Order: sequence, then structure tokens, then C-alpha cells
Amino acid sequence: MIAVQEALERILTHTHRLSVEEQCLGDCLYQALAEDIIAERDIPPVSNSAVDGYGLRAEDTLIVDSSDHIVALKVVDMVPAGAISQTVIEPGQAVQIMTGASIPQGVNAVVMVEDTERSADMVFVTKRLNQGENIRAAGEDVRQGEVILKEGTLLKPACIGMLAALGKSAVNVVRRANVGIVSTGDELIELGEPVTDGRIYDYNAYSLAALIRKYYGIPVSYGIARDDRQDLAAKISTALMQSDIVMISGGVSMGDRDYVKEVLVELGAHIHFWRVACKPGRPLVFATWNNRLIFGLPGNPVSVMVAFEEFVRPAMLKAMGYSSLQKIAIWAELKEDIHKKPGRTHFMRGKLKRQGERFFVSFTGEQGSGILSSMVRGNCLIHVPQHVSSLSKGNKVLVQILDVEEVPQEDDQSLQEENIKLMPGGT
Ligand SMILES: Nc1nc2c(c(=O)[nH]1)N[C@H]1C(S)=C(S)[C@@H](COP(=O)(O)OP(=O)(O)OC[C@H]3O[C@@H](n4cnc5c(N)ncnc54)[C@H](O)[C@@H]3O)O[C@H]1N2
Ligand code: MOO
Repeated sequence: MIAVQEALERILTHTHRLSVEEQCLGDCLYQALAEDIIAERDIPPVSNSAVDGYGLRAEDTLIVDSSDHIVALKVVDMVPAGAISQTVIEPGQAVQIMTGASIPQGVNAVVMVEDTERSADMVFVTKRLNQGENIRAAGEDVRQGEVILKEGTLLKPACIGMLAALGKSAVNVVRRANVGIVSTGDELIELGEPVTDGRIYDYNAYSLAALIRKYYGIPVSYGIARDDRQDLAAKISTALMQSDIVMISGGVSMGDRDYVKEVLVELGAHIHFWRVACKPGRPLVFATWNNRLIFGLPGNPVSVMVAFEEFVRPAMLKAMGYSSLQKIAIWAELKEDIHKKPGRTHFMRGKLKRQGERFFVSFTGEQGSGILSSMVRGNCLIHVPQHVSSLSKGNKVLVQILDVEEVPQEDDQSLQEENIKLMPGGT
């Protein structure tokens, strides 16, 4: 049996980056960029107004001060966004201008419409302006020639917006991993089939497919292999021909019908390890075949999910060109004691909460590997190190956040005050 860290290192040693594809902008969210993106133009391309108002010469407003002085300027043009005005303003003149419209020659500041009064072709300015006020300079966001996105960057929404701003409709990215799922077991039935005695639905295939999608891979289910060597070999071979990563759920433990390891060897796969010192997830097989990664995941519904998060997810992300492979982990205070046998790292299902400036974590109840509701109720995995046998309430533990959106923020005085301010009638 090997330690969690060693298992992960062996997996990542055998994980190589997938090939590059050209992907259109609408479909490359969270893919890793496979080229440097150099800006071919300035953004914004021309100096433009940040507000709706009047473009003028700041020096014309010098006489506006706290005593009731206002300045009257003659409006000589109107510039909507998208138009380039040919007007050159002279002292005592202004142009009406919209947000985003290009700045005409002679204008060096824009007064907001709220600080003016209009009468026929005259505008009365009630505010003194500084040079450059409310003007967005050409290239203030991006300069032509600048490397704006580096190879390896993950294309988060802001990057997609930036590529569109630069006029890129498609980019070179590392392709997403095709991940095949093979379920095993005579007790399994497909959704929709009648439940006869002792049968259960193949629900691992669904939680695994959802996890693959969550981390931007492409899941393909190859159905249920019966506890039969030929059926298992046929389904795994098909999955191997069509996938970058193959996950087999179940059939990896000590039972007479746990054939996964034998079948993998018969198919010519190289087995790198079987059994990791963790709970859940101990009977985990990792193998490779022609650069394909194969994970034989323990069949219990919690074990498959935890083993995916800890071992498959980092490999899948590395293959897809990600450089940051670890899940976000934070230190939290235990709300109850923990007792365990030393020897295995435990990943316990927990509920993380923020209270003011502190994070607290409690268990989600019964921790058996078959109790999927412990994952449903939880939002994190509590990492209890291999050699630790007990921890007390109040001790700090490392917690991997599974679902950030599900971490409640309670009793937070500052947020509550903020909410009160935002309520109509609030102070
Ligand atoms: N003698 C030993 N027995 C077991 C050991 C051990 O070390 N020695 N390890 C236990 C642990 S820990 C786990 S985890 C399981 C893993 O066993 P397998 O990977 O062989 O999985 P199965 O026996 O096929 O199934 C286990 C359990 O999970 C249910 N299952 C399987 N596939 C699905 C699916 N697609 N959807 C829903 N549920 C599924 C299955 O019905 C079983 O209840 O072995 C222990 N035994
Ligand atoms: O190690 Mo098993 O994966 O606990 O249920």
C-alpha cells in the first residue's frame, strides 16, 4: 500500500499534455491557451468619453468655483458613440458627447450632463474640470504589441471577453480530456429499468460524469459490464480506443468476481499501483496503456467520488494543460472530536461554515463509503493525516473545499450591516 502523495506523484509522472486544437471563442471556457496572444491594436482604439456630457477645454472652466460662477459655452456639435467628429473646438465652445464616443480635437475634458444646464445651443457648466477628466485614453486598457494572454492561461470569462475585444473568434487551446466511464457489477441496472430484488441503479456513472463535466472534461459512458471477464474486457477495450482517460467503477477489491486488475493485465496495460493508504479509496488501481490513463476506482459511491477528486481530477487537469492542480484548501476549526486508526489518510465529509473571520467544520454524519448522502450534505473534505489517531474539538484541520458556492457565511456582522445599508430606507 502506498501513501496518498506517492500515488499522486506516480499518476502525474505518467500524465502528459493532450494535443492542441483550434476552438471557437464560444466553446473554449476554462480550456488552457496553447499560444501567446499579442494585441494587434490598442484598446480602446481611440480616446473616448467616460460619461454622457459635454466635451470642452478644461481651461474654459477655470472661473467656475465655489462662489456661484458658472461658464457658458456654445455647443457646436453632437458626437454619438461610434462616430468620429471632424469638429475642432475653439475657446468658449463645447460638443455634446455620449459615453464611448471619440474625443474631438481641442477637447481635453468632459463634464457630466448632471453638472450642466442646457438652453438652446448654449450649455452652462457648473463644475470646474481638470485636464483629462472623464476621458479614457487610447490604449489605456491594452497596448498594441503587448502579450496580453500567455500560453498556459486558463480561459476564464474575462479572458474570453478580452479575446473578443481583440477580434479573435478562435484560438489554439489544449483540448479537453475525453473520459470514458465503465461501471461493473451484476447488481447494477440502468435508470428506467425495473428494480428487481437486490438490484441498484448504476449511479456512480452519473456522479462521475457530473464530476468530469464540473472540471471541463468530456464524459462518455460505456455502460455496465457484468461480472464477467469477456464483457469487462470488451467494454474497457472500446473505452480505451476512444478515450484519453478511462475510469472503471467497482471490481477492484478482494471479491472472487473483482476482475478489473486481471483484465487490465490481459489487455496489456501496465499496472503502476493498487491500494493507497487512504479512506475512502484504498483499493484504487492506476494503470496505463498506450499513453491512456486508467483508474480502477473502488465501487462504493463515496469512494468513487473522493478517489476522483484526489487522484483523477489532478491528472485530468494536467492533461488539459492546467498548471494549478490542487483544490483550494483552508484551515478550519473542528466542531467535534475525531478518532481514527493511524495508517491511512482520511478524507471525511464535512460541512464548512464561515462565522465572522473564522471557519468551522463539522461532520455530515455517518461516514461509511456507501453513504452518498454524506456527500450530498457536505461541501468539503476534511483531510486527516495518515499518522494522526485523534484530533479534538477546536483543533485546526485542513479542509478541501468541494463546492465553494455552498459555503455559508453566517453571523457576519459586517455583511449584515452592509445588507441593511443596501435595503431601501437603510442608512
Ligand atoms: N476483503 C476485503 N473486502 C473489501 C475491501 C478489502 O480491502 N478487503 N475493501 C472494501 C472497500 S474499502 C471498498 S471501497 C470496496 C471496493 O470494492 P470494489 O471496487 O470491488 O467494488 P464492488 O465490490 O464492485 O462494489 C462496492 C459497493 O459499491 C456498489 N457499487 C458498485 N458500483 C456501483 C455503481 N456503478 N453505482 C452504485 N453503486 C455501485 C456495490 O453495489 C457495492 O455495494 O470493497 C470493500 N471490500
Ligand atoms: O476504501 Mo473504501 O474506498 O473505504 O470504501
